[in-house]
Amino acid sequence: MTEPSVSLEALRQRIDALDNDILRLISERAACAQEVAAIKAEHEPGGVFYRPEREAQVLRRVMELNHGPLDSEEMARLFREIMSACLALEQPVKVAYLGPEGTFTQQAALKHFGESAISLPMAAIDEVFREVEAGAVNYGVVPVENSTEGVINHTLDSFMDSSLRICGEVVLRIHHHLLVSETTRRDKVSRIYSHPQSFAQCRKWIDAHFPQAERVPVSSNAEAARLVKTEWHSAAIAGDMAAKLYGLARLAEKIEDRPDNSTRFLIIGNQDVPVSGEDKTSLVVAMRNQPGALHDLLEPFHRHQIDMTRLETRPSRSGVWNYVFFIDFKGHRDEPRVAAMLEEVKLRAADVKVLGSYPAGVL
Ligand SMILES: O=C(O)C(=O)C[C@]1(C(=O)O)C=C[C@@H](O)C=C1
Repeated sequence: MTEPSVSLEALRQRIDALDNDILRLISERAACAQEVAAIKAEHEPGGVFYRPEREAQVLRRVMELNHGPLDSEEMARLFREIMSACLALEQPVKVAYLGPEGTFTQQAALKHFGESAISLPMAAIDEVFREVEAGAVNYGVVPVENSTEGVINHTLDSFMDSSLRICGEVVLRIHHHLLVSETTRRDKVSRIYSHPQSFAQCRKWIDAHFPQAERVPVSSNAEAARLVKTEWHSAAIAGDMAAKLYGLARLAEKIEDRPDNSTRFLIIGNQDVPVSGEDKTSLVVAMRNQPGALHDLLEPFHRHQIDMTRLETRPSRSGVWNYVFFIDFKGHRDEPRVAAMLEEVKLRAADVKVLGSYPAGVL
């Protein structure tokens, strides 16, 4: 065997020296964040410490500057945690999410706010809204649409009665696994628990591999995982967080029918977020029930060349207008082009509510 040109010992000494630098620099960065917090507290009474637009800019810059060998997403995740710790030093952030523990929504909350945020599970989407409205937590995280199954109506409906604004979005690739406990008789699985959305996302796989199994819908994937702990003939369809939380093994991995299966979550809060450079805006629009109403609504988007990313129709709950439209588009309400378009839409619509302009998801 030939001797390596640099010895293991020498490389470890270099790593130690680099770690000293990293440690010093992270501490300096944290001290800077503390100074930022002091300025916010002094100049902005009731100061808002969490700044989604700035965080998005920091992460985008890191991804742009990165030249490897770590890939850009990995690098951004590291910086995500550094910022999360810096923000916690300024003011610990409390986040309510659609629980229970172990759901994909908890995973989304972690991905967006990092490990230093305090996250609290809620039993239902409207409870997440209520907790933020009551000021018991600073932000909320709720699912809004899935690439396979479409929109989550509960979330859209909650926005109709709420004054909360959207402060951010996070997109999560959703991987489902068939999970069993150590006591499960793997050859005798006769019942599968999961959330109805997850059953829908894995339908073909279950039909092919467990056509005879009883499919029992439950309120969340995490609840499915919890039930499996005590039943020797049952399995659950859930994700990594639930598997880890309940110590379950994967009988089959990534069983979702579509490999690009992903869910989009929204961050809800009480603040208007400034321009980050790559933003989205969400609206609810009520139109008068007359011929050509939808065309009238869409025309200004087309003329101002605004890129609509989603259009959903929901029955109005007020009874005054028959339908309302939920619209997402690229751009920020403070950009002149977007502001001009919004003014025109307001003239044509019976009612327009801007739910928020916020940074497009980075990670
Ligand atoms: O720039 C700020 O306003 C900060 O508070 C600093 C910082 C960061 O660590 O970079 C921390 C929290 C904010 O959400 C945004 C950025």
